[in-house]
Amino acid sequence: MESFTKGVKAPTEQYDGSKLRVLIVKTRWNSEIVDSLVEGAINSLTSYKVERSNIHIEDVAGSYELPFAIQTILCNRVYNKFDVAIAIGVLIKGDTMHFEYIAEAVSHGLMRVGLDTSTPVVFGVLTCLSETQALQRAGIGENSHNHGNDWGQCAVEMGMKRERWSKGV
Ligand SMILES: Nc1c(NC[C@H](O)[C@H](O)[C@H](O)CO)[nH]c(=O)[nH]c1=O
Ligand SMILES: CC(=O)[C@@H](O)COP(=O)(O)O
Repeated sequence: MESFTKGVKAPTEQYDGSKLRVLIVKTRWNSEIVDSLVEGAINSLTSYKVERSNIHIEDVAGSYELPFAIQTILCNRVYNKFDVAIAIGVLIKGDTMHFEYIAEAVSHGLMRVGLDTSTPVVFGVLTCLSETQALQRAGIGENSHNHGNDWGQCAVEMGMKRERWSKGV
């Protein structure tokens, strides 16, 4: 098989995110790794002209709390009108089945929140079998790539396309 480059190809459009309002909810579990991912997401968002003042960040204890937090904030349309949300957490497998249950619940929960609120929710939760895997995916250390960059880019694209799709293509 031909070799290929793992990862997401950048969108063809040069999006102007200057009008986008972005919600980021991050966890305090594995916070050093999470904060590196958040930094990557913010760098990516601002590279698409998203105003830093339009990026609102909240934190919760762990990944399991992400769906409830994002749903509650997105549904509070009186104060917060967000075009897109990014959930950022890091799950690292331990000695029990806790990892599997949280990963399953959070992935399905975040998908449901996005569909129920008609607001894109970018899945920024690393589900890693080791700390090394998490560090490598947060842009920490050699041969690493910060997936937060990808999530910020995805958030801009989905926020812009949501606007277009909701008006009819
Ligand atoms: N072990 C990890 C957790 N566990 C905590 C849960 O997410 C949750 O906060 C708790 O069960 C209370 O509801 N969370 C992570 O984000 N990462 C982990 O590795
Ligand atoms: C993802 C988790 O909940 C996990 O880190 C907890 O570790 P353990 O399974 O050893 O209790």
